[in-house]
Amino acid sequence: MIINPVTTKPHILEEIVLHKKQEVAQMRRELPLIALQKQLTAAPAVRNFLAALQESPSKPSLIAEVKKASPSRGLLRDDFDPVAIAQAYERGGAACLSVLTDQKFFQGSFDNLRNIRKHVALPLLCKEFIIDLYQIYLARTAGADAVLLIAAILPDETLQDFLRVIHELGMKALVEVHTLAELDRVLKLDDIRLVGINNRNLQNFTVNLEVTQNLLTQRQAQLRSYGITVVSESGLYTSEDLSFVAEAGARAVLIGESLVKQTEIQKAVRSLLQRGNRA
Ligand SMILES: O=P(O)(O)OC[C@@H](O)[C@@H](O)c1c[nH]c2ccccc12
Repeated sequence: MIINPVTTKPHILEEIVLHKKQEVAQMRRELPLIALQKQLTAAPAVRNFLAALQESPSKPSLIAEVKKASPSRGLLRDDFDPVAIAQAYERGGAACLSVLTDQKFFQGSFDNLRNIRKHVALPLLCKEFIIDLYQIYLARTAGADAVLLIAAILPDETLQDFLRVIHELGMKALVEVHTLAELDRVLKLDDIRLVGINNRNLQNFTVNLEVTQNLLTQRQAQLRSYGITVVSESGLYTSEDLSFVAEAGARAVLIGESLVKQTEIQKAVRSLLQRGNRA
């Protein structure tokens, strides 16, 4: 077990993955994979998550996250209405949305994903701790257009396997890294289109935008020649933050906390993006 040197607690990712395994086992008992797969034909059509990021007039383009709570910050907003927040993001000019589906640690749900899919036209990322193929099928049946894969919790072979299934279902994979070693593992996989650099260290929850800058500086040439779109994730608050990571080479940003906490979400999105573009 990896022990966090600051809090002497087990690594939060380990705790989440342990719990996730039980969750998936329970879901498989309630609805076997074969039965879930049968629901695929009734799933909403896939929208192109990557094209939406690339074609967005905002630089960087915005993936706005529907996030109620997190292990590091607790509850972010009392009057949390996922559909209303998603619609405000859309009206404000987000290119795509990210919807947290983890219940225990982030107070999210697959119902949120389904409901948002009914009321919003933007492509949706299923923000989940994917450890089992089952969750990928579940994401698609709930209307996801993209799925997060976290390099830190998946071995290379599994990553490659999951990527293949995600693409077969017509979705995109956002593959998340935090270190250069993880990025190098991911660059060796086939069919990598979209990489997320998480600025948050999940051992001590510190956030540093230079994580994006450092990784991009070191692997810019390779990322460019592979045609990979880079998303800078977490800890972004101001238009200066957006300019900083855009200049470092990120085409998109993934923002949760700083937008969810606003009283007027639509306005906050608009002003963040406008100022980001002027800078
Ligand atoms: O709320 P923030 O600091 O803007 O971060 C959003 C997003 O990057 C963060 O929620 C996140 C990044 N990677 C994750 C993996 C799982 C759950 C959540 C995340």
